Formats: sequence, structure tokens, C-alpha cells
Amino acid sequence: MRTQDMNRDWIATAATLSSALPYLQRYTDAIVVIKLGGHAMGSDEAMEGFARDVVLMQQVGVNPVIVHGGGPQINALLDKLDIQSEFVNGKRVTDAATVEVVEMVLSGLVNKRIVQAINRQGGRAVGVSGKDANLMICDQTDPALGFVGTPAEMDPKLLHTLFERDMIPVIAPLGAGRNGETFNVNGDTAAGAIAAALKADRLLLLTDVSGVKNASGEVVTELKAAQIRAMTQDGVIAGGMIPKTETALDAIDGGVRAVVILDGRAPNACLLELFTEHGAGSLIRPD
Ligand SMILES: Nc1ncnc2c1ncn2[C@@H]1O[C@H](COP(=O)(O)OP(=O)(O)O)[C@@H](O)[C@H]1O
Ligand SMILES: CC(=O)N[C@@H](CCC(=O)OP(=O)(O)O)C(=O)O
Repeated sequence: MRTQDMNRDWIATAATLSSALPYLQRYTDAIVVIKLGGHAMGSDEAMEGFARDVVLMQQVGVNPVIVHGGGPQINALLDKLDIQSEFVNGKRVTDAATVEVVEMVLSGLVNKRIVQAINRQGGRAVGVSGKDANLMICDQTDPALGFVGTPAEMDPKLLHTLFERDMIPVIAPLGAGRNGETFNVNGDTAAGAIAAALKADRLLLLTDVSGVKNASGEVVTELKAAQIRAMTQDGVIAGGMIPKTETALDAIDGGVRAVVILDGRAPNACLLELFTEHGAGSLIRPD
């Protein structure tokens, strides 16, 4: 990037931050869990912007935690290896060969790409998975899905240790089984469980749409649990949005203060959500 372009970027960011000053205090010492989906990761430039936002967030006193997905990246390697894969209710049917690929891609390629991007912006990110320090012990979700796990026991001590050292946890959604198995966990589900274990102030679910849309296709900026249930029953919330809104409701039941579903590809998405009056995307709060 040319110096002139970099300056322009920083000026835009500084302008965002100066109008954000009244909101900064609100998030001092807050824990903000950010789920970055595989589709929301995009180009190297988009990743650089995301990483810069995360580092800025930390510099103003927030404790950010990144939980990532990587579905499209897993598909790409499975294709190269000629391993077939199918999804049932938004979860990948995961046999022994597939879980090895899932772990290689998530803990290897995707996790380290995010860690490196944050560290290049001056942060100190540490990449782990749910297996590290028993962060996320899982039970099998359903024998028909193979090695797909549901978070059962969470131990977030490792994350608090990293916060104390000003380090940014970047977490791959894999869990340890009680009998030594490796479990593949849906990224949204893992982010919700981690946010609940931390009693996070915010869970940001970054995706590829600007929020939860109503029947007319407009983004609903504030949603309560009862509205989500009605919209799901009417089929307005469908497909990949179902696990996201379910995660949001479970996280709120688990003690997370609010969940936001927003477009991760939009410039400064996380900063705009946290540090402006209008926020971004759809804010989901307890009834
Ligand atoms: N009511 C709705 N509002 C917004 N998106 C919806 C809605 N119902 C279904 N969707 C779909 O959900 C998708 C987001 O889920 P998904 O593709 O699984 O995201 P990600 O890959 O980021 O985890 C959107 O791209 C959209 O096609
Ligand atoms: C069980 C299950 O489906 N796990 C997901 C984990 C990655 C993920 O959730 O990635 P996105 O957030 O990019 O969709 C998978 O294998 O694709």
C-alpha cells in the first residue's frame, strides 16, 4: 500500500475514533468476543483492516477474543484431497479422515493467518484451539454426524491469563473429547460457548450480510428473543442465519449482555458497532 493510501486509512480511522470518544469509556475492560466466519475473512486487505480494528480496540481498553470459522477453507483442502463432505442442519458430517483435515486447516492455516495479521498491526495475538488448557471439552453432538462436538465444559482461565498480559486470544473451533477424540465444532456455536463462559459484554457475529433482515429485506436493528422465534417460525430467518440467531439466544441465556450480527466485510465494522451511537447490524438483547 502507498504511504498516501495508508495515511488516508489512518485519517478515516482516527475520525471514527474521535467521534467515538464518548463511547470509549463504556468498554473499558469489557470483554468482546468476535466470531470471524470463513466467508467474512475475504482478501488480505480486508484481513488487514480487521486486524487493525482489533488492535485499536485493545488499545482503548477492550479485551478482544477472536473465534474463527473457516468452512470454505476446509472445503478447498477436502476438494484437493478428493474427500467428499456434506452438511446436515448446518453441521459438517465429520469422519476420521475429515476431522484431520479440519484440524489442519483451522488450527494451522486459518488460525495462523489471523494471528499474523494482528501481530503485523502491533498486537500480540496467541493462537489456540478449544483443546488448549481444556478451554472447551466437548461431547459428541449426534453419532450420525461423527466427530462433531457440542461444548460441554468450559475453562476460560487461559483467556484471563492472556488478558492480563495484553495478549489477544485467537481461537480455532476444535474441542477435546473425554476419550481423547478431536471434535469439530461449528464456529458460531464455539463463539457462543466461549462468550458465555467469559460472561462477555458483547458477542459480535461477523457474517456476509448487514444483519438480520425482515420479510421486506430490511435489516432489523434491534431484536428481542420473542421476535427471533416468530421470524424463524415464519421462515423469514432461514438457512445459515438459524444457527447464528440460535447461538445469539443461547449466549444471552448464558449471561452474555448483548449479541450483534453484522457484516464483517464492511470497513471498520467492529469499531462502528462498539463506538458509535447507531452501531451496526442487528443488536439482540434479552427480552
Ligand atoms: N432473515 C435473514 N436475514 C439475513 N440473512 C439471512 C436471513 N435468513 C437467511 N439468511 C442467510 O444467512 C446467511 C448467513 O449465514 P452463513 O452463510 O452461514 O454465514 P457465515 O458463513 O458468515 O457463517 C446470509 O448470507 C443469508 O443468505
Ligand atoms: C461442525 C461444523 O460444521 N464445523 C465447521 C467449522 C468451521 C466453521 O464453522 O466455519 P464458518 O464459520 O466459516 O462457517 C466446518 O466444518 O465447516
